[in-house]
Amino acid sequence: MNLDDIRSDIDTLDAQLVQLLEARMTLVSQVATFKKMTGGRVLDNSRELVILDRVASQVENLDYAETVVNTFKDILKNSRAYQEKVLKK
Ligand SMILES: O=C(O)C(=O)C[C@]1(C(=O)O)C=C[C@@H](O)C=C1
Repeated sequence: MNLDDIRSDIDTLDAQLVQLLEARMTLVSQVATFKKMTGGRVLDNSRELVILDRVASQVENLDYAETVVNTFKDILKNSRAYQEKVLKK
């Protein structure tokens, strides 16, 4: 495989990730609506610990574990930022 081939595979995976992240955000949006109606707080530390522990246990290649978990920390951070905006509206 040359560099262009590898990048083409990355582009294909990125397109799948975009779809999955969009689907996740649709669910996060539902959570935000629920919290707005019930007065719940956006941050749920215990839920985030469960997610991050599960993600860490699901990574098969331990060399990638830290990177993947950090990526999910970013996903959660951005999920919270999105929800805070929704709750302020
Ligand atoms: O499950 C929730 O309560 C959410 O708000 C969703 C979510 C997530 O993106 O998974 C985001 C923020 C919380 O701290 C925990 C989890």
